[in-house]
Amino acid sequence: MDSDSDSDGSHVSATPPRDHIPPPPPPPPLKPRARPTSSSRSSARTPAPKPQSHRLPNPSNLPSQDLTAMSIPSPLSTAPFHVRRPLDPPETVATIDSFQILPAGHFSKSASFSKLQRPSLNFENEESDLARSKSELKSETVERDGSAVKSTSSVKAARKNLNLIRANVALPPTKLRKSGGEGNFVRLNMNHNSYRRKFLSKSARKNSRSSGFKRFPKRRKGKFGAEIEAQMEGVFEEEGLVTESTKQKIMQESESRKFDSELVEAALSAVRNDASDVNLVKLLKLVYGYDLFRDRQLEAIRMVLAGKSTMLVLPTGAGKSLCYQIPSMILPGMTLVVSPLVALMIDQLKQLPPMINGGLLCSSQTWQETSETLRLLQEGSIKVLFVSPERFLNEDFMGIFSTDQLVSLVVIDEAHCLSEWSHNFRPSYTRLRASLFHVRLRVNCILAMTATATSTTLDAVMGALEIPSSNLIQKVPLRDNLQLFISMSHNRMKDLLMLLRSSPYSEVQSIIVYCKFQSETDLISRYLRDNNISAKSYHSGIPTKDRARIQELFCSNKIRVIVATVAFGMGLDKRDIGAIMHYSLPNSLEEYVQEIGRAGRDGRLSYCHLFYDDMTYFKLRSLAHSDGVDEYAVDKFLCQVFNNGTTSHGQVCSIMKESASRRFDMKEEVMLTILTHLELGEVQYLQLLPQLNVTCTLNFHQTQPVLLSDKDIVVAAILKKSEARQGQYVFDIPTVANSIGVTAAELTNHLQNLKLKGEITYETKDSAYCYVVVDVPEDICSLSANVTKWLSDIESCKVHKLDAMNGAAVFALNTCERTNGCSGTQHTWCLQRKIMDYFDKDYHCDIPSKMTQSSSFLRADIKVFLQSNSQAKFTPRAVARILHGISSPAYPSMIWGRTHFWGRYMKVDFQVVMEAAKAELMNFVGKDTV
Ligand SMILES: Nc1ncnc2c1ncn2[C@@H]1O[C@H](COP(=O)(O)OP(=O)(O)OP(=O)(O)O)[C@@H](O)[C@H]1O
Repeated sequence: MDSDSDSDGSHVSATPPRDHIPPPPPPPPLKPRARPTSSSRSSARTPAPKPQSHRLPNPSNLPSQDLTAMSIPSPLSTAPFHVRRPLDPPETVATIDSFQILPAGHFSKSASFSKLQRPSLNFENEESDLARSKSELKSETVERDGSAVKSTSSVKAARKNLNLIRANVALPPTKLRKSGGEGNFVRLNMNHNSYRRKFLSKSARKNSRSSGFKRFPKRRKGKFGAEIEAQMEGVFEEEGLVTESTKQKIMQESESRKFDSELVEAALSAVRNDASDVNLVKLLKLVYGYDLFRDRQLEAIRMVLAGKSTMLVLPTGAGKSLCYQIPSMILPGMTLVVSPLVALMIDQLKQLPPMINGGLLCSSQTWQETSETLRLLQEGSIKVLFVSPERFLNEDFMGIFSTDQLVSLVVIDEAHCLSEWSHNFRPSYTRLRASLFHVRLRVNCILAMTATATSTTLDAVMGALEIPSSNLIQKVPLRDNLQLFISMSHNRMKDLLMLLRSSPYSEVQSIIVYCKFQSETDLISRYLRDNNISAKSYHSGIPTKDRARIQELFCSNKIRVIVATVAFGMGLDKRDIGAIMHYSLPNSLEEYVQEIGRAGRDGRLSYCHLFYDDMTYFKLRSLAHSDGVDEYAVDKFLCQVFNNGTTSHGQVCSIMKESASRRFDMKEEVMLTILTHLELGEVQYLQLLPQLNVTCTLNFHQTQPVLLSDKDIVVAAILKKSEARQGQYVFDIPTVANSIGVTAAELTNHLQNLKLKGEITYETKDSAYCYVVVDVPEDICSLSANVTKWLSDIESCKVHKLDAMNGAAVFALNTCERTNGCSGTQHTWCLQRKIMDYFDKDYHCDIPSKMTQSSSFLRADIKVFLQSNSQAKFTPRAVARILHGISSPAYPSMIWGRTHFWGRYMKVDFQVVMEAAKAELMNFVGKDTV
């Protein structure tokens, strides 16, 4: 069977429109998505419904421009994305005890595993770059917030599916044994103790009228549902909820599960003998209930099974996960999935089919939970393990793989994060190089997946992972069931309300409105509620529990509109979101494509409307410069990193994040980017260690400190290197560790042991980047120049991405002749063209930037500003930031926002303002200072 075997007719044009939408003529580009004639395909499927038409938005109701009937010849139609409505997948799940691919003892017990059992595991800050700035404007920031979302969703999921993570707790072990499952879920401490209570003890449950099980969602029967039913049985019995018929049902399902697991086992061995398309489709049907593979899935699976590293670029919701899940069942070893966000990991774990035992290692777990996951790993009962890229910094973790070849496949999810030229560069991803996997994990096959990567990004990713260009599987980044609209707006709030009240949006059940600022989301959702639209805001400033609740309400259709920052949507698999509204311009076409990709995952026609206004563009353009740094600051930072060149090879050093950030006027994530570059750039100057709280305050409780120091060299070193303050000993962990030649992690392990013995108590603070010096640069100045140049290229790239997004929007608004299907505010055709050009050719925006290149009063204003703030020290960038209204660690808006120069030159190009500031500073303080 060919890889395009899903041309089965259940494509967009064949799917019903959203309820009550009156019919427009079916858009032409959707026509090619006809049902296949192949008998093998058609026999497996019920006939798809005929294309239906849709009523178009009422022109009179629209904010700015008319929406008239249109046909939409899609540029994507040459490579259509076929979305079919899946059959109901097996719903309830449980472990399949007969499915044991990794032999017991597959993990050598003598390996460094024992080390990992210690309470000393220092994974604390490992994903701390996932919890960076709180600023809503940075997509990285908000994504990191996403991690908070999962806790509740995971709980909810765990109630349905044993394969899932559960927040804080697992089901009581007795229940697991009873059900025969080995507990292939992973415990995840997301600090929701409220959930823990529900699973405490039998008596506690009995006494608890509010047991979580009572609120167990309606249990839908699935092929593998018996086990969870069986698990629940005990609980329901206790609560008198199990009837005879339920028990019978459970027994029947248990039998059917056994039968199904035997079938799956048989299908797997058939595929292992002969990975033919027919055998793979049989497996697909059995495990997922789907009749056919979607476009490019089979191709990707075949590549992976053949051991070829592959780059897979498919649009959001196209079914990338299946491309590693199926191989993970077939291949002998474990599949390691690297993901940038805990939210995503949890989501992926939740979506694993029941016969794949999944696990997760993340920083929010307690060490007991981490140890439990590692124990399952050791037993060989985890088949797919989700980890963050920071995990590879941890030698204990890496040690697991030092003996056997445990991993068959490495999957890099959101692989674009590897490239600094992507819209979402993660320094920690740069560690993910082919050599790491080949040498340390001894795995040759890497599957890199993304939905949004330009050709430049792809080159960078494939280069780092050594994926040959012939192994690229790619589809256009957009699904063709999305209609794209854009309108100029001078009163976005009113226009939004008007649009939501007009067709087709008035008939859409679930809508996301994306904003840039937290305050906007609160304001707009309140406004919508005041106007009788069920809406809630969602952003990283909302407490985790509340966010999870809001997401739940949205998913269960109890809230119609979510007004959110980019924090919402990561890992969200709500298939029937019918519309996405952009209240603000996205930062890039990648971000736009990602966000509109959350609509119409069920394949039905969905609507995406972008409100354009000039001010937002100017604001975002300013903010694109907020990560930039001067050579001056980089130089000072590098001097600190290498202690003015006095550090020596092997020395463990640390940089306290908060204080350094203020001192160098550099965001924490920028410091991390530089440090990662120093580790993974052309010359390796250092090796990053897991982040750590470095300042320790210690109290002795039993033995006299001096007596204890006689038999404990760590205590002796602490006494020597610490400052005594009111009976407490305050010291710097790396300094003490260096003095006795142990690692900081070893030192904290030792402290933990002393604490367990009751000898001491201690507290740590001051989160810091830690590293070992590998090589000291001979010329820090030229290194600073190189690093600055690299950072400034990244800064320009961000500006370029915003300009490309803006250019596409402005083209649609002002230049599009509204031919080829575009009409009124509907610009599907022209926006698709722009997006495709952008991803294909890394197209440069041909619309001149709106930024002003000069201003007659600029120099004079800078002069006044400097004179009136003569007590402060500025760099040209600091002045330019203030004039652009950009907050920075050393010049926060709380203080500097009060000056009337704040943001005054936002419309003048940042570089122009910086040059002017440089010239004025030279006049003002003399050449030496700048
Ligand atoms: N062959 C198939 N037939 C029908 N449905 C499928 C098929 N493959 C995957 N799906 C379903 O499509 C949905 C989206 O899949 P998945 O989450 O893997 O998409 P994705 O490409 O990873 O999207 P994103 O980039 O947004 O994470 C899931 O519900 C999945 O079960």
